This record gives sequence, structure tokens and C-alpha cells, in this order.
Amino acid sequence: MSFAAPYPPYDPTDKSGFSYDTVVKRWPIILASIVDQLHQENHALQAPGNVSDDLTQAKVVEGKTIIEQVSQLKYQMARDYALEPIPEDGEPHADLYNSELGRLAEQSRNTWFTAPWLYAECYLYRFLRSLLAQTQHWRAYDPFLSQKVDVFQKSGPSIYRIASSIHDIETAKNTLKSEPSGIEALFQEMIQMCLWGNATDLSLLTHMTLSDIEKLQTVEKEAQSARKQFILKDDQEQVWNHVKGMKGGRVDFVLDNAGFEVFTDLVFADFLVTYTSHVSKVVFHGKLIPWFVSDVTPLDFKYTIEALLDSSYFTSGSSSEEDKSHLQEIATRISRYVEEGIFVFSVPADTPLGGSGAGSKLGEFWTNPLPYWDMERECPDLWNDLRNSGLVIFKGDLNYRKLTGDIQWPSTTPFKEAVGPLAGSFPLLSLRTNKADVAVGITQEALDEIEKKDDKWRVNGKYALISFLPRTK
Ligand SMILES: O=P(O)(O)OC[C@H]1O[C@](O)(CO)[C@@H](O)[C@@H]1O
Repeated sequence: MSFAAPYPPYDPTDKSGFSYDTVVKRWPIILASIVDQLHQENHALQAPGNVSDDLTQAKVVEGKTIIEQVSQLKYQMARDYALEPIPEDGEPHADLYNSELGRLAEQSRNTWFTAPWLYAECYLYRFLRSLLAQTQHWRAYDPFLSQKVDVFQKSGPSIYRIASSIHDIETAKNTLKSEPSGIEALFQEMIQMCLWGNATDLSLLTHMTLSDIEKLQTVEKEAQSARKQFILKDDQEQVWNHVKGMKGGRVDFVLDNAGFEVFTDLVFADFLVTYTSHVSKVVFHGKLIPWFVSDVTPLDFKYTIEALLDSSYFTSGSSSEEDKSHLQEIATRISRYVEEGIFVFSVPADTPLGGSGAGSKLGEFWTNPLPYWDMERECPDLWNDLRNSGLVIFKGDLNYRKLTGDIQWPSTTPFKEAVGPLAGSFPLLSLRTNKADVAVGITQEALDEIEKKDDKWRVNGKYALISFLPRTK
């Protein structure tokens, strides 16, 4: 793999006030929470009677404990130190990250404030992984797991509401079959539910209260029609026209966040398989290492389905027996689809963090720092595999940044142009709420209007883009 992609046709320039903001404000909070988390684990391990002494096991290179290493990273980041090479830890992509770092050093862009934002952010999670992977004790440890679980457990009210809507669809199933326009309307509702499911994301939620999160999770019909005006590019009709031409096809989800968002992905997938004849198989792609705080790992995926089946899992809000039975209905169906291989995770569900060599090869691509432009050259196996899909759905902001290379395209640039050589490889749908500067495919008129209305529209998560490209090659 090499980083020097031949696309785009002009020099990438990615720095912006917002990226700087995340380095100085958001990342230190994330690192501080990891240090807290590690301390808590330490105390538990060192409790009287517990024979395990992690401070011995957790020594990493240079004689520093993992906690000292993470604290040092936080210190260096705030002072704009140079990024250190990723140690050879036996996990994928260390060479790729390091060769790019070398290239950046030649351009004096290898410090926390000067490195391209996309690279620096991916590096941060890969470097953290390296610290953990080099120890015996923390190798299987996901420092974000407790946050993921905590927020998911509090998402009960929104999850029950969605499950009840699906129950209503089940009740009207027979009528729906004879009314194609009803299915189309539901498809639009589902796509929007799945889109707005991306509005919550733990790497952004450092300042949010539970009620803020609940507001973001409001995805039912009324809220959706109110939010339609916030969709700045809307290819829903093109997507439906494409999907309705499929017969028993395969859909892929390149997943983003665990918890509530992956629940909305599963609901959308369930809808496609259960209520339409267009889709008979769904493949889910996640991350092999803890990534951008809340991204789905194979273990998160398995955990989500078990949690949905457990009627005492959700802790917030009051739920009636009826709510619970509606959730059981869809959770049981999802679990059955997994058992029957109708829903599959792209790597085995028990793949450990860091991957398991050949068995998880197809999952490695998603945690490298590259744009997706050159997937065909960088990871031909994955590219060829996705060519078997009838629709590849890329969820969320980071996937969008990688699809477009995270560069400052004029916002009226066609999506196809920003996706570059990847465009046309397979039918591609991006569902993204805007949390970073890059945004393309917007008409001049819409752009003028939004610039007047809200100067934070690119980053405040209130606006969204639904972008579709057909297969052309
Ligand atoms: O979960 P999502 O939608 O990919 O969002 C992640 C986004 O959050 C950030 O980490 C912080 O803004 C971005 O860098 C990143 O693109």
C-alpha cells in the first residue's frame, strides 16, 4: 500500500479552524477519559485478594506503564510535538502510517497541529491501539467499551419507539404488499431513520447531557419530516429507483457507530429483507480496533444483538410490557437472520481486537489512514468483494471524509468527482450527518441559503447529506 494517491488532480489542503479545534479541545478529553478508565481498571485488578498485578504486566516499551504512556501522549499533543512512529506491534498498517509520517516530516507537517487532520485523527487511534496491543494485559481491552455500553443502555426510549413502529409495519404487512407506493414511503422513512441515527457519536458527545442525546435520537416520522429541510443533498429517490430494480440482492453496510446507530442500521437491514423482495443478504463491515471512540467492532456487533434480546437491558425511561414485546419481535428476527447467515459480519463475530490474520484480512482496510479513492489498488480483495454487492451503504462522517479525501472541495463539486476513481465501482450510498468541513454535491442555491442561515452547518451535526452513485463499470 502507498499513501501517495494519484487523486485528486490538485494539492489537498485540509487544514481548517475546526480540525485544530478537535486537536486542542476534544482529543485531550478523550485521552483523559481513557486514563480515568485505565485507573479504574487498575484499582479493580489490585483489589485485595486479586492476584493479578497489571502494573507489572502492562509495562510497555521504555519502562512506562500504559497510563503513563497515554498521559504523555496527551501532554505532547497539547504542545504540538512531532508524532512518533507507530511501533512494530504485529498489527496491520504500522508501515503505512510510518511511511506517510516520514513524508509529512519532509514537509514539516508531522506535528499534532500541522499534520493533515484525517491522517492525525486516524493515527491517534492506531497509536493508542499500539500502546495497548504491546501489553499482555490490555491487548483485548477496548478503552471505549464502557462509554459505548453506558450510552446504549440509556437509549431505551428511542429504541422502543422504533421497535413499535416496526411492529405497526408488521401488522400492516399484507396490505403493504399490494401497495408499492406504501413500501416506497416506508423505504424513505427507514433511510432517514438510518441517516439520523448517525447524529449521535461518542467522539463528539463529550459535552452532551442525556437529554441532548435523546433529542438527537428522535427519529420518528414527525421529527423526520421536520428534519427534511436539513438534508442539503437528497438522493433518496435515485436510491429507491435503484433498489427497486434489485431482486434478492446483497446490501453492504460500512458501519460507523455502535449502540443506537448500529441499531438503526439493523432495523433498516431488517426492513429491506423482511418487507421487500429486493434484498436477501446483508453484510456488515466494522473496525478491528477501537476506533473514533464509538465505532463498531466485531464484539460490539455481537453484544448489540445480545443486548436487544435481553428484556432487562435498557435502563432509562419506563417501558411497558408492550414496548418490550415489540422489541423482542424485531430482536428475535435480527438474531435469526444472523443465525441463518442472512445477516453476516464481514469477519468472524469472535474476531479479537487487532484481527486474526488471514481470517480478518477484509476488515483491515477500514482503519488505515487512506482516502477510499484507490481502494481498487490498495485492497483489491475488498474492492472485488464489494463489487458483488447491489448497494454499499457508507455510514457517517468519517466514511464521508474518506470517500471525498477530506479536502477542501468547493461544495458545489459533484459527489462523483470528489469520490474520484472509486466512483462507479459499485452502487454507493453515503448517509452522513455533517460533523466536519468537507461537503460536496450541494447546489449553489442551497449553498447560498445555508451560508446565510447557519455558519456552523458543516460541523454542528444538524445537517445531512444523502449521496448516491450508481455502478458504471
Ligand atoms: O461517527 P462519525 O459520524 O464518523 O463522526 C466522526 C467524526 O467525529 C470527529 O471525530 C470529530 O468531529 C470527526 O473527526 C469525525 O469525522
